[in-house]
Amino acid sequence: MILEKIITEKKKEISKIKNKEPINDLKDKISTKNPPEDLKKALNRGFSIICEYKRASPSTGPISSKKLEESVKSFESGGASAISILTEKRFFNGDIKHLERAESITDIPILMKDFIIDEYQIFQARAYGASSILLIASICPNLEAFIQLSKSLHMEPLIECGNSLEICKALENGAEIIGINNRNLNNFTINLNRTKAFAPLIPKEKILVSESGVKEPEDVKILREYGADAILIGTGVMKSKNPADFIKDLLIAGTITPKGGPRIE
Ligand SMILES: O=P(O)(O)OC[C@@H](O)[C@@H](O)c1c[nH]c2ccccc12
Repeated sequence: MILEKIITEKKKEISKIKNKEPINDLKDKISTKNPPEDLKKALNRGFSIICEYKRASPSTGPISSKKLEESVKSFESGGASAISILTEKRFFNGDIKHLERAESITDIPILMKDFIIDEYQIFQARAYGASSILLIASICPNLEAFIQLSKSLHMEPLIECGNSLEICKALENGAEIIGINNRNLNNFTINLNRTKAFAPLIPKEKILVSESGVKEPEDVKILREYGADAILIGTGVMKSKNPADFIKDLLIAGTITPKGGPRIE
């Protein structure tokens, strides 16, 4: 299974990088930085879009060779509320340094998208300029501790949940932002009904981010009707010829569609 492969690689990468850049160096770096942007606040203004800088993926292969700076600027001018940056190297062609480069040119929150299995990576995220991190509940070795650590570094994490037990666990441990991935990470199939199925379990005062598989404004409309507060889109914006206009169209679709489902105000 691909997820297992990614994790095996990740473990090797972390043990190498810990020697190259010890955790105390990261802590020193963090101590010189200002507190990051507030992701929950940024997503708490009606309907929001998180755009992802994603150059490749195991399911699609190469996606785009656009420069980071160009993408960040187009996401911002289209009206994205936050930017997700896929930092995983081997399978997604990402780079941790993209966080630093993005932070230097934008004021909107930056989410580090990676496969976080070690607390070291949470310090790394903050040291390199992230405002938030993705925690995938199914692979996180200690959700409670990782959420606590992230919050203590002033990063409100996005917790990706794939079933009701994971949602309960995330909420129990103080999660404020819950992600439902419409893509099954084991076989890559997209099913927007995943958002529909789990939205009722997420209290109104929490932020529900519907992740993956958005191709057109119609998809946004559907997800909004299911109760999403925000969507996260990667491939669609990376492949678009005019990302800013595309994002604006998605934003209009999400904004004119009243939030539905059991999560209605
Ligand atoms: O490219 P898409 O279908 O718009 O999906 C973006 C994002 O949701 C996806 O990259 C993602 C969601 N959760 C993840 C966890 C790991 C890696 C990647 C992901």
